[in-house]
Amino acid sequence: MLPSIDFTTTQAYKYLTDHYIDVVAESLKGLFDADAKRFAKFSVQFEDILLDYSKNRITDETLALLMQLAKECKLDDAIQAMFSGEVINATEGRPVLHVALRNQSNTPILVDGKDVMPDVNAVLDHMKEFSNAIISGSWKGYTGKAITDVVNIGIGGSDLGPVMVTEALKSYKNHLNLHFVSNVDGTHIAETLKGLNAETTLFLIASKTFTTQETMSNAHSARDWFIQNGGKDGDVAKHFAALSTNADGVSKFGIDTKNMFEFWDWVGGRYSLWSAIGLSISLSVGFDNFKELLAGAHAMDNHFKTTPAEENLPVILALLGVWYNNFFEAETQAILPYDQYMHRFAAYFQQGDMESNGKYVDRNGKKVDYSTGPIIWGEPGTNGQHAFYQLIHQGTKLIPCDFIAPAQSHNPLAEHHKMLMSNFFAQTEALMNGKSREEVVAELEKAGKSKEEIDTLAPFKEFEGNRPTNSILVKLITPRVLGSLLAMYEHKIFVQGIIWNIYSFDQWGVELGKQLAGKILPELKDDTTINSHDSSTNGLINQYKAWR
Ligand SMILES: O=P(O)(O)OC[C@H]1O[C@@H](O)[C@@H](O)[C@@H](O)[C@@H]1O
Repeated sequence: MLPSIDFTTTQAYKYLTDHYIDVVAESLKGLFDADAKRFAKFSVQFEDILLDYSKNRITDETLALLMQLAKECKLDDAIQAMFSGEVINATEGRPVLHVALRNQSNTPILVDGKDVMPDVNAVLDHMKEFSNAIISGSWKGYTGKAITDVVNIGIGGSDLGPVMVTEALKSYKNHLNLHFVSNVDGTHIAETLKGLNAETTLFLIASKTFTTQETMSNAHSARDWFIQNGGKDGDVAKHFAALSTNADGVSKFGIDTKNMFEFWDWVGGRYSLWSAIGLSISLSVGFDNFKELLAGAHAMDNHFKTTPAEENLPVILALLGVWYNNFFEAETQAILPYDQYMHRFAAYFQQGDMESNGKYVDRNGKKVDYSTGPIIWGEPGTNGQHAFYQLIHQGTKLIPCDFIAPAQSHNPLAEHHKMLMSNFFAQTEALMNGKSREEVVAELEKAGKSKEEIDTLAPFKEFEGNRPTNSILVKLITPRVLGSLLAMYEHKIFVQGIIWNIYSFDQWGVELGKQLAGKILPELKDDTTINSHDSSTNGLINQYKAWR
C-alpha cells in the first residue's frame, strides 16, 4: 500500500507557500553573486552523469523544505513499497517491478511469494540466444538466407522506448536494418515494407496485451505481405516473433510460442523497454550492449533506493519539478538533448511522464485541487534554438528546461562538437542572466544607433532572464549512461506521483477514445447516414462518407 497524503496539507507545503514569496523576489543572477559556492552546493555527480541544478530558483531553504515535503509524503516508504513488489498499481491490482528486469545483482524479488528473477533471467537468456543467431546469420529465413531487416510492430510503450534507444545508440549499431511501424495509418506499414525482401525480413510483434488494434492490424498486414511475397504459412515461425504477456493471443495469431519472448503484467507498457520489448534494441546493438543498458539502469535504481534525498538525482529533479509545477504554476517541462542521437528522448518521456502523471483523481479517488503532471516536450538542440527558444527566452510563460549533453561526441568532426557544446553552455547562461536594459543600450550605442532608435528598440532586445534550467552533462552517451539517464527520469516521475498522491502506473485515460472508436468503426462500413452522435460528430462522419 502506498501512503496517501494530500501534500497541500503538510507543514512543508505551508512553509513553501510563504517561502515562495521570498524566492520570487530573488534573481538567479543575484543568488549566484551572493554565493561563490552555489555550483558546488547545487550539483551532484553519479558515475558519468553530472546534474547541475544550481541555475534553479531555489535557496538552501527551498531545498530543505522540498526535502521535508518528500519526508512528510513518506517517500521512503513508497520507494520501499515499489522495490519490494507491493501492489502499488492498485487500480490494476499489480506490483510495479520494471526494476526487476534490470536487477543485475539478482537479489530475489517476490511477487505473490515467488521470486521473479529466474523467469526474468530465462527470458534474457532467450533474447541473447536469439539475438546472437539473427546477428551472426545462423538463423535463416525460409529460403536459407540470413535476416537483414527487422521490423518492430508495436505502439506506445511497445514502440517509443525501442525507437528512442536504437536511435540514441545508433553508433553501436550492427549491420541489421531496424524499422518501426506503429501507426494504424496504412501508410506507415506500406512505406516500411517498400523495398523489403520477405526472405530476409524478421517481424517482431510487440504488444503487452496482444490485443491493441493498431498493432494487430499492422501484424496481420505484415503477415499478408509475407505470404503474398512468397512465404508459406509454415514459414511464419522463421520470420515472426512475439514480445508479449499474452501467450494465448500469440498462438492464436499463429506465432510459435517458441518464438515468444515473455514478460509480465507487473511491467507497465511505458516502462517495458527493459523487458522482451527491448528485443529490437538487443538485435540492433547486440545483447552485450543491451545488458549494459540494463546495468546502467540498475546502478541508478540502487542510487535511487539507497542515497539520501539531498544527493539523490531523481528525488532532486522531482522536487524541483514540484516546486515549479505547484508554486510557480509552470505548466510544462522541456527536455532538450544536445545530442542528435537522442532526438526521440523527449517524445519517449512524453508518454513516460504524461501517461503516468496526467491524472486528476488522487489515490483516495477524489478530484485533486492542485496541478499534477506537466506537459512534456522538446527537441534536440540546436534545432530547438532556431524554432521555439524565442518563447522560452522572452515569452510570458515560465518553462523549466532540462538541458542534456555529452562531453564527448561519437562523431568528433572538425569543430562541430565544440560548437554544439558552446550553445549548450550559452543557453542556460542566457536564460539565467538575461540581458539588462543597460547592456542593450550599451550595445546599440556601440553599433552607432541614435538616441531615438535606441529608445525604440531597447525594450524588444531586453531579456529579463531568471529562467530556470537543469544541466545534465554526461561523459559520453554509452548504453550504460543512457540506461542510468532513463531510470533517473523514470524515478523522477515516480517521486512526483507520490507527492501528488496519484497512481502513476495505470492509464485509464487512454480507454475512452478506444471504446468510442470501437463503436464508430462499424458505422463506417457502409454509406448509411449516421445520426447517433452529437451534430458535430454526425456531420463529420457523414461528410467523410460523402468524400471517401
Ligand atoms: O503493448 P500494448 O498492449 O500493445 O499497448 C500499447 C500501448 O497502449 C496504450 O493504449 C497504452 O495503454 C500504453 O500504455 C501502451 O504502451
